[in-house]
Amino acid sequence: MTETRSIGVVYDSGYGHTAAQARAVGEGAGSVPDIDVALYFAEEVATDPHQLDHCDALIFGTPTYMGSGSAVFKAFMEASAKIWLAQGWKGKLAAGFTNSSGHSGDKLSTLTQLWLFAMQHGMVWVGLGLLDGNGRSTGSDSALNRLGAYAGAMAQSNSDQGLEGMQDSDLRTAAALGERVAHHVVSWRGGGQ
Ligand SMILES: Cc1cc2nc3c(=O)[nH]c(=O)nc-3n(C[C@H](O)[C@H](O)[C@H](O)COP(=O)(O)O)c2cc1C
Repeated sequence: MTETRSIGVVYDSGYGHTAAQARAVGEGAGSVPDIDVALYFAEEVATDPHQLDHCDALIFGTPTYMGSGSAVFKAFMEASAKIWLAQGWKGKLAAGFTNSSGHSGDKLSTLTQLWLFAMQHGMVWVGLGLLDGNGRSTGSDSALNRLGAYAGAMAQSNSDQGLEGMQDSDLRTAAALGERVAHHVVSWRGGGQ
């Protein structure tokens, strides 16, 4: 009998774009058999981060605000300090995603912040695993990983538009990250190590 594995997608979103990215991550993860996925709003789960203790993998997502994760997401990070002290999430898989209006927008800074957070917790980071989709003459904006990230999934959304300002390719890239983490968590036996 195959054991069901749990993935938690913990995200913030001030205006809904990163929430759409989070849903895509969750759909990708949930497309893998024997994976149970739940989305957690960072502000809510910050009141009791132990709600995430049962997860085998955590995928962190935040909009890029002023070149880093949002203040709400940072509050969640700090709320996890007691778990950090006990290394309660050590050995879980981790991954990250971010969205902003700039094509760069300094999103790498945010992914680096999420990676470092996971490292402090002793987690094991899963990158995107996709080559740059738009860095050659054969590439396009509709390609997976059109923004060329490796550390996690990036999305760009126009600041004067709602969800219609998001690129389908960015949402498919987010789904690919969720799916990758799910495939890894099925065989991951590193819990507590
Ligand atoms: C306070 C604030 C700071 C922002 N800083 C950046 C930034 O550093 N880089 C960038 O590309 N976009 C920046 N933006 C634009 C947002 O990243 C963009 O609108 C994004 O879609 C918001 O995601 P959300 O809808 O999930 O909140 C900023 C927006 C706000 C409100």
